[in-house]
Amino acid sequence: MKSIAVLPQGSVSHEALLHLFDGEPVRVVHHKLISDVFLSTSNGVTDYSVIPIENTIEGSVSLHIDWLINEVNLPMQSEWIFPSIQNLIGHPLEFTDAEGSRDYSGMVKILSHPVAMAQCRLFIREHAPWAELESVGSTSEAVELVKDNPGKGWAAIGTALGAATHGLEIVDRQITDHSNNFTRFVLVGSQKLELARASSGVKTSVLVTLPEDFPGALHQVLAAFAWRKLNLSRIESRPTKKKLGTYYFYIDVLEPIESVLLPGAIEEINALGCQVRILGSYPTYTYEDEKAEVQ
Ligand SMILES: O=C(O)C(=O)Cc1ccccc1
Repeated sequence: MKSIAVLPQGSVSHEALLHLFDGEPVRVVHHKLISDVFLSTSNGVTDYSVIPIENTIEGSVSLHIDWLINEVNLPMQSEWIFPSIQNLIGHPLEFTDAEGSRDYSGMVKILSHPVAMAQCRLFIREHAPWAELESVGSTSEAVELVKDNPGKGWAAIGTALGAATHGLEIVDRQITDHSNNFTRFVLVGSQKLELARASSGVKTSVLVTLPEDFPGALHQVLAAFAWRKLNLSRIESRPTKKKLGTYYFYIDVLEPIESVLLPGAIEEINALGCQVRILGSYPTYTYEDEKAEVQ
């Protein structure tokens, strides 16, 4: 049975994992910190890790992309999109007044993962602008901390599964500022992954390092894809962390690595004096109905 490392029970990542495997039996290993999720697979304890890498509202989760680039060598084996539905979670009746209406006046602290917190900025500003905001390793860790601290005016932003896991109440449902809030997840690990479900295509992610003092280098890299009509869905620069002002370019190409033209493009980019690292060539699964109203 495949073993999969992921953030704690009831996190968005955990919900996303359950969605990807869709009832297929897997052994799930939870870790509190994303660094331990990465290391579990990197050290051979688990077969794969679930990593959120991009969100509709927050954009790239830079810390996670940097881990993929700099700290581990784990190929991407699959990518899928999953909606993040965030809720305000607390102890029953802690944010209810004598008439039974919601009352946020005693909400002194809101805990969550920074990406989830960022998805609910307008809600917080409107309902509890005075609350202290505390970032923790996952939405489910936030729910657990609230569970362990009753009567202090603490609330968490997290999933319905997180609230159920820790026996807390959903004080306000679906509080994300925008309803079309999706997160892109990748499954990383050294073994190829075969899933029964149909994919919506294959992508290849490459990391290109430009040579220094080469005017127009990025233009030439992009030209190598462009004249072959290779479609790019993403290009993003990340600092190399070796020297100020030097960057990697993380590029997603909408073709499998074994397609006719992609190897030639990579050869051409290498010939320019760039370093190219293939981060993975993997199927991508779209949420059945990305436009569906999230409940
Ligand atoms: O904190 C979690 O539950 C996570 O899985 C990380 C996260 C947070 C918000 C959106 C997507 C992933």
